[in-house]
Amino acid sequence: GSITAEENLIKWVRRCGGTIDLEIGSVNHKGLRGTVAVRDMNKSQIAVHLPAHLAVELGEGHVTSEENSVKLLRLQKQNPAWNESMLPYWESLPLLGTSLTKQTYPAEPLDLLQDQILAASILVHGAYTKNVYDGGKPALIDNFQEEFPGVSYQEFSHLTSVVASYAFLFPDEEGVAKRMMLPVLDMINHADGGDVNLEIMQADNGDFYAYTLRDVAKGEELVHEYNTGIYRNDQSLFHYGFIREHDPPRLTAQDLPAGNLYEATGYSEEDYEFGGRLVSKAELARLEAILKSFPTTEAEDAKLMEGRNAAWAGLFGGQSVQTPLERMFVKYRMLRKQALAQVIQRLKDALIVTKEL
Ligand SMILES: C[S@@+](CC[C@H](N)C(=O)[O-])C[C@H]1O[C@@H](n2cnc3c(N)ncnc32)[C@H](O)[C@@H]1O
Repeated sequence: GSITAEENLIKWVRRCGGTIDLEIGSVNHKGLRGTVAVRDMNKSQIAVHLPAHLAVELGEGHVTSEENSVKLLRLQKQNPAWNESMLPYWESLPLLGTSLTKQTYPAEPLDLLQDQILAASILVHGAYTKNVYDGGKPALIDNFQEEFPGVSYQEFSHLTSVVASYAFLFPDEEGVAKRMMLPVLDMINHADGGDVNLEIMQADNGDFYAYTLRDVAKGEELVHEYNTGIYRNDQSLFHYGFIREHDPPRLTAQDLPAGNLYEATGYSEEDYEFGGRLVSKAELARLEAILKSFPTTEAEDAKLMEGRNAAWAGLFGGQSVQTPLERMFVKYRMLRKQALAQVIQRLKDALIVTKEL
């Protein structure tokens, strides 16, 4: 009979001495792959034990994903036996063309974001990845085609995207942050706040463990917090290729003062509540100006997403909203507008209390 890549991955890790107490499968109606508890679990139980020798060690924390991607290709080329032994892992990773992040988004649908900062940042990043491939960073790789004949730009940017969105960051024995790829553990999706039910740690002997932070019911998705720089939708879309519907809605990082795509901002929605640091008429004017600057309203976006009336697409410059990526981009701007509208209302309420409005 045929065995899926996920089943093969789990079998292989077990053969290599690991323990796996979860299932890899679809976790939502869109078919997102993730991990699920196979039985009721108590707090502090181990869901995955991954032996240290199955980790793929990449560069230090500051090293770019492009450089790590070149490093991985070199490791594979220099150690054919190891490369062969890791096949079940490589086969569990996303297929070419299915990892969409800042390195791999196509340029054409970026207008749908209605976000020039985010769109420009993606284009700039894509250009950097291409530059590395074309030999523009000789210290990193001098002649890509010569060193890796047959590895196309599409394959290189894909590998870079996967390395960027699948690798973990752990301090080594000297406390230096090291990036590594961890089979099975990288099948676990991201969550934050009260939704997190798993933590991943490295033991003193170098092995990796995923353990529950609270009781988990059989069938529940297992999730852990990736890093602090993807709390907001512009950040997670840029780095990891997903957006989330938060309750309550969250502003994008760039809509908060001094917010950016790369780090957590010092401000939050709470700063717009009565007594908060951002309660001012100037902030109200700034947020209202952002909301007014979009070419469409959220209600118009919703109609476009319904897609029942094909004429709607034509009204907005003939852009189609068909593919999952196009729909995610429109959903992104809708969630951004929702959050702005809600925060503006909250800020107005606060200004009424302080009699500034
Ligand atoms: C480390 S992988 C996790 C496993 C991945 N879902 C898979 O099937 O291989 C990271 C990628 O998973 C997806 N992902 C992780 N957390 C997510 C979430 N909360 N919502 C939607 N997609 C998520 C994104 O595509 C992200 O780039």
